[in-house]
Amino acid sequence: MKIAVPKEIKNHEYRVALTPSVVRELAARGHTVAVQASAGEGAGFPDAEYAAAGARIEQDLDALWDNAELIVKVKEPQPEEVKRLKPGHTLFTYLHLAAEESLTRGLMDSEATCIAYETITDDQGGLPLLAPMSRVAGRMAIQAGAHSLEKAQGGAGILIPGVPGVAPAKVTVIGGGVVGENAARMALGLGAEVTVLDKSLARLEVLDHRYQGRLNTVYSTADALETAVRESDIVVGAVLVPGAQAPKLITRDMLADMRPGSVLVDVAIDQGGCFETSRATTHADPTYVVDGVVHYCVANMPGAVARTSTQALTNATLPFVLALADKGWQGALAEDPHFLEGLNVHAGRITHPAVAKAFALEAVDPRTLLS
Ligand SMILES: NC(=O)C1=CN([C@@H]2O[C@H](COP(=O)(O)OP(=O)(O)OC[C@H]3O[C@@H](n4cnc5c(N)ncnc54)[C@H](O)[C@@H]3O)[C@@H](O)[C@H]2O)C=CC1
Ligand SMILES: CC(=O)C(=O)O
Ligand SMILES: [Mg+2]
Repeated sequence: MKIAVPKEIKNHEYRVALTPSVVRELAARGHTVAVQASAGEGAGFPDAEYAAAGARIEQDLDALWDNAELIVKVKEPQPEEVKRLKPGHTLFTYLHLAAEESLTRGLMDSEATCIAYETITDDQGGLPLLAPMSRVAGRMAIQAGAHSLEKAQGGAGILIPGVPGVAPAKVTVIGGGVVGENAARMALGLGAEVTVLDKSLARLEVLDHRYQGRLNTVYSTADALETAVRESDIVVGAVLVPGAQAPKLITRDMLADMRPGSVLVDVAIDQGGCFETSRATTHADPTYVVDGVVHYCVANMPGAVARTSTQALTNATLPFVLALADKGWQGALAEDPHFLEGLNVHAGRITHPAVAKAFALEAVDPRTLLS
């Protein structure tokens, strides 16, 4: 299989889709890997390491894309990348299509086969290729929130742990999945008073058991949300309905009840965000203020810690990349129903029901595409 690894071009995105170690595994199985020159530099992987692992370092962007059968990326394709996709290409990357109709239409028009990391499932009901980056983003959410609470950032001037004689900050996490648990864990580590809301009682039970009373777990209702948000210094948005647009759980009206300088960190922004006032920001300009409340809504948080994130992401993607390379997309997806859930677009048709629903389109059953 001819595999291409483009350099990521989203704002301040320094991750790379394959490490030299993964290239070595692919090359050993007889696959050809072309890596765009300097693609790994931001994550600390120089071209020389890729070349030593068996990759061809490609300077010519047209040649990189035109000669590829499988394109492996990190972030959703940017408009200039969408233009390069064509029938016969298989694209394997994060897509988050329900948040972006123009990208969805662009991928349909390309007629390429597009497999999303974030909708692949596992036997435990998890999302194995989203989880590593959710762990990173959840942990970062508290760093981002702590920084945003500083006066110079528009925050209320609150130090998360407080000091003797001064109470710590109150942190509320909405959604107690992978992002939510990692955010809660960081906030607890800093000495915050932490509350996690979720609609899944089973999930709240797991958290309650795991944190042995150090964490408040609250079933998520409109009342509970209003109360928690009113009292919080930092609110982390961490809900997910896989493949779908995030539900808007905090409305603009509710901001009026928050203290000025409080902070919303909307990690769910890559699925459209769970606060009504959220809009995607970049690492170059991560925050803005609405009604006195600081919003941090960076859609590629893990890109800022590219070394850690690249290693964590590729640990998880490796078996899937090997399967695609060895068997082609039809062979790999036919053998693994969890992998098949990753298929979002093929030959101009949407294949994931939640994405189709977001734009009132018809979804084709991906199982019918495998023969
Ligand atoms: N901004 C960024 O850089 C990154 C964003 N993310 C995003 O973070 C979000 C969360 O991801 P994960 O934690 O991995 O998902 P997850 O599936 O592990 O957890 C989501 C949780 O939300 C809960 N939930 C769903 N609807 C809810 C509602 N209405 N009220 C309360 N809880 C609700 C679920 O029960 C579940 O426990 C996703 O949108 C993901 O794409 C992940 C990594 C990086
Ligand atoms: C999951 C995601 O959007 C990211 O890692 O950037
Ligand atoms: Mg995006």
